[in-house]
Amino acid sequence: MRIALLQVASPAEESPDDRRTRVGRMVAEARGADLVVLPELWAAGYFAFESYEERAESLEGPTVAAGRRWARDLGAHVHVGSIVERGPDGSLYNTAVLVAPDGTITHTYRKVHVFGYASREAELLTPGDALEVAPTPFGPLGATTCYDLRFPELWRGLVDLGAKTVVVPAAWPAARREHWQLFTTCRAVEEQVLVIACNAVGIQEGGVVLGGHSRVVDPWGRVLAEAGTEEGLTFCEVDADVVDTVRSQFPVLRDRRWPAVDAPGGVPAL
Ligand SMILES: NC(=O)CCC(=O)C(=O)O
Repeated sequence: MRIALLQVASPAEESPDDRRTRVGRMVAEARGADLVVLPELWAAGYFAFESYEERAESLEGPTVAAGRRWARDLGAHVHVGSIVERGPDGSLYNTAVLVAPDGTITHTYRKVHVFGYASREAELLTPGDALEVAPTPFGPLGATTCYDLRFPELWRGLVDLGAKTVVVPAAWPAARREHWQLFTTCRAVEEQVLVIACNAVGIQEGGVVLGGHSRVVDPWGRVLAEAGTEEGLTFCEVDADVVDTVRSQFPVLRDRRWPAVDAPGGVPAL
């Protein structure tokens, strides 16, 4: 399967409408990919905290609508990255969305670990409280968003639900690039999943520099593709069977012993 990671810059002076139009032109260059992945809150701008309220949208809003159009045009899955979602009760969430080639939404995930270090995300957004795994041509697929990379128990929760591929939209600053590279590799090896991690680039509000280096890491820890710090597409060819192959040749997940296998809430059978 062919994956396209699209690193997006979200400069403060560009409106979300102009950004969607510009990004749409880059998405069109991904023709031939089976899955196109975008970063976290690229349309609103992750660090545009003052604008979250105004730029919040529902799953019927302009960013997901654009993703649905792009998916149909390309005949590919499009992971729209995440949006500032306004929920039915008015609460705001950081919600990741996957769209199938026919334009239907097949997976959503509300970021559980909202970020509060040099960030107003934790003050402005409500944390999600649910994990879901959806069947896809890339295997059972889940998502975690950016800061969630630091919380392995969330990832183990996805594995327990059957995930074999995990998409990670991110707005991870360049200041902690080493952590980004370490955690994306570590989660892939530890959870024996294919990690498809798409980061933002450029300079956002407050002069924060986003780190890029979007990457695809297989469950053996091989980095199949890694972008630089420029805006644009990075392509990667992935063997669809790689997760099953690694899990059967090196069956670490089968050897789990904690919580105790026969205890309530103990290790589920995989
Ligand atoms: N957007 C984020 O969640 C940023 C997370 C981050 O910078 C970090 O964990 O470090």
